Amino acid sequence: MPGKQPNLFAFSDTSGLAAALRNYIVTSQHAGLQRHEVFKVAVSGGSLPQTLAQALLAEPKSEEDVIKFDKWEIFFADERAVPLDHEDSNYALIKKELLDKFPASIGQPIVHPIDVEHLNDTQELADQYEKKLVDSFAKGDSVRLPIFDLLLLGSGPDGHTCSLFPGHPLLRETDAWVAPIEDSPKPPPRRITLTLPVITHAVKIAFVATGEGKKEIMKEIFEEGNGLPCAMVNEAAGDRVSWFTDNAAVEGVQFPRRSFL
Ligand SMILES: O=C1O[C@H](COP(=O)(O)O)[C@@H](O)[C@H](O)[C@H]1O
Repeated sequence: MPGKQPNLFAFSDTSGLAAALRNYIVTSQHAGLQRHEVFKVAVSGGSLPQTLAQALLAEPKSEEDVIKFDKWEIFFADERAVPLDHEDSNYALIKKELLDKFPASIGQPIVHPIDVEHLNDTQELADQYEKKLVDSFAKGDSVRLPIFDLLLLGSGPDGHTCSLFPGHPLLRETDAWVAPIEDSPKPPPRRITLTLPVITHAVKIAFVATGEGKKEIMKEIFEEGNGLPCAMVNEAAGDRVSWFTDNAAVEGVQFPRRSFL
């Protein structure tokens, strides 16, 4: 892997992982608030929200460690073209696992779900979501790409991330910020996703991958790359990428681990 390498952190259990992830998110939150008084983050669905909840719902250890949720703007790294209360909705998942569990007293984030008016037309669904990004990131100026403070992503057992799947033509998208997909190999087939240029332009990118089921693909991502979407993010964003894994997910993976300080 040429250039600066991604950071690979491996923990013996999910509680160690969650504590480190919280620390990383809080540092990223401080940086975002210093930059523009708001913390702009995009989240994935899948197995991530549960670990994320474990990280964020823990009691702060100090004033520095407080999650300033009322300063967060939350977008979706990808979303399925289903109603917001559907069992396949990433919004519903994040709501159930995280948003509903955060005490209202500490303030609520601004959350940007998809516009369900356009569920029948995934191109329009993606365009409308892109418009939300333009409104939030460009504010009337012309910007080439939005710059998220942090992306919180998962990796599928096939090496997909967001709704960017191995070998799919969407991996070559260079213009759109948000793109539709009608043939996702993982159900449901109709979705929208942030595109690679947006993902790799973020200030920080964190992947969370846990469990033995991810071991084979982690080996491929870190040792061969093979054009897998996760490997493409590693290659393009280098040390702006951090992987939070458990030992089971990276057993036998030939790539230097870093210790989380
Ligand atoms: O379909 C999706 O899958 C990925 C990975 O999910 P995981 O359960 O293997 O962690 C997820 O990151 C993405 O948001 C979701 O739509």
